[in-house]
Amino acid sequence: MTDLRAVNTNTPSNGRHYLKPINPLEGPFSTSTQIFQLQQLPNISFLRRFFASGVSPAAMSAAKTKAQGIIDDNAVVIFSKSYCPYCKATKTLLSDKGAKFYTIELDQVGDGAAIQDALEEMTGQRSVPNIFIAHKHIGGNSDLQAQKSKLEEMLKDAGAL
Ligand SMILES: N[C@@H](CCC(=O)N[C@@H](CS)C(=O)NCC(=O)O)C(=O)O
Repeated sequence: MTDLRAVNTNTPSNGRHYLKPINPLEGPFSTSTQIFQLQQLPNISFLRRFFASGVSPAAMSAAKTKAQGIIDDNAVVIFSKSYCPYCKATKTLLSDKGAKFYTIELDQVGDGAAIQDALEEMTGQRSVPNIFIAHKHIGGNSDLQAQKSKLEEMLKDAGAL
């Protein structure tokens, strides 16, 4: 809503004063004042992240612990979404090889959004599938498909075959 309480006035030739709507993001200060004030603010990057993604720092921390636990406990992990065709291709490839793998569908669990954010921080990858073999980050479906020739050996070494 436009805030007309704090007003800037200008005086055009007819002598009337006009209210200039205050942009709540700008405030009634000059640019140099704003820059000065921004420099005085504490580091609020975690707040910005919270409001951008809706995931609180506490939920993010819990999600990281959960994701790392899944990676530690399983030879092959696919962080997936149930409707994702790339995830399906990954599961088909691993099933055809006869591998055991653990899948979590991030669109079907309550903390899925937090886990996706956590994985992005942990691996630099936001997309699904997000694949781990032998507790190491492999990447997405295209990365897995690119390693097809040595996949069997990787799966054996991981204990998934
Ligand atoms: N090149 C990627 C493509 C993966 C991709 O685009 N996945 C989609 C879902 S089908 C995704 O993660 N979209 C963003 C999201 O769901 O947040 C791969 O091979 O894994």
